[in-house]
Amino acid sequence: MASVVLRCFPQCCVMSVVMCARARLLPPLCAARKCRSYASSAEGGDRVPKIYTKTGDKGFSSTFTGERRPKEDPVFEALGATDELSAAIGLAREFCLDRGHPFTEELDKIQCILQDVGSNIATPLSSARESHIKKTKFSAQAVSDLECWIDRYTAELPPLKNFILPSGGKSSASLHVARTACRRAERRAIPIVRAGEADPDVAIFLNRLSDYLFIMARYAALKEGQQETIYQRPE
Ligand SMILES: Nc1ncnc2c1ncn2[C@@H]1O[C@H](COP(=O)(O)OP(=O)(O)OP(=O)(O)O)[C@@H](O)[C@H]1O
Repeated sequence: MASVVLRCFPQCCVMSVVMCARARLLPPLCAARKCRSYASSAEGGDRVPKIYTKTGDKGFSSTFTGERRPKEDPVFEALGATDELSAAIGLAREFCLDRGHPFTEELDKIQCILQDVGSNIATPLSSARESHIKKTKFSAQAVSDLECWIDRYTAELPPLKNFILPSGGKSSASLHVARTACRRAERRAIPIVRAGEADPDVAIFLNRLSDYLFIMARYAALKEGQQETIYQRPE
């Protein structure tokens, strides 16, 4: 578990530890649980906990509030989309690290905040107790941080005069892929927010994050001296 949470914000660590202690695990903790499993087996002593509980085999799973819902429920759709987004950012981060971009620290933080997005989505307000709400509260500070980063990097970019296509080298193109995953996560989160089941700041965060990823794709291309492909109407 440590390898998953150590590079995260403190509140992320606290959240993960708190939730690990619960019978039902939130999506971020799937990975955390795997790490714990591997750690125990490497140490050799403890009985190795199994990664699978088989409780999801009939196509139902649990929210953090303990409700059993079908896996095609909008909550799991949104959780899955958030997970895909974090994975896409993780891959983009690796390409950006290879090119020495310092903004990978921001991608780290964003991946941690996406854990909190998942926690909030996995806790439908209609079945949440006060203790659930307290543990999975989403902070609007994350939105302000994104806006600050967007403004800072935008100031360094040449103004956009044409449509650009996802391009500009591996860092840039992978950030565009993450941007599109972000827009899907936003589309999946919105119905839950609209139903009053998740914090509206979650949808705002995802909306702002796709702007951040667009700007960072352009910024990465600029810093690497890569050409962005401009849209040209076919003759
Ligand atoms: N296919 C899915 N997509 C998105 N989220 C899921 C999916 N399946 C489960 N979840 C969420 O992730 C949490 C952890 O996943 P996990 O794989 O442990 O669930 P499960 O399929 O119900 O159980 P198991 O895999 O042990 O049979 C679940 O409690 C649920 O909130």
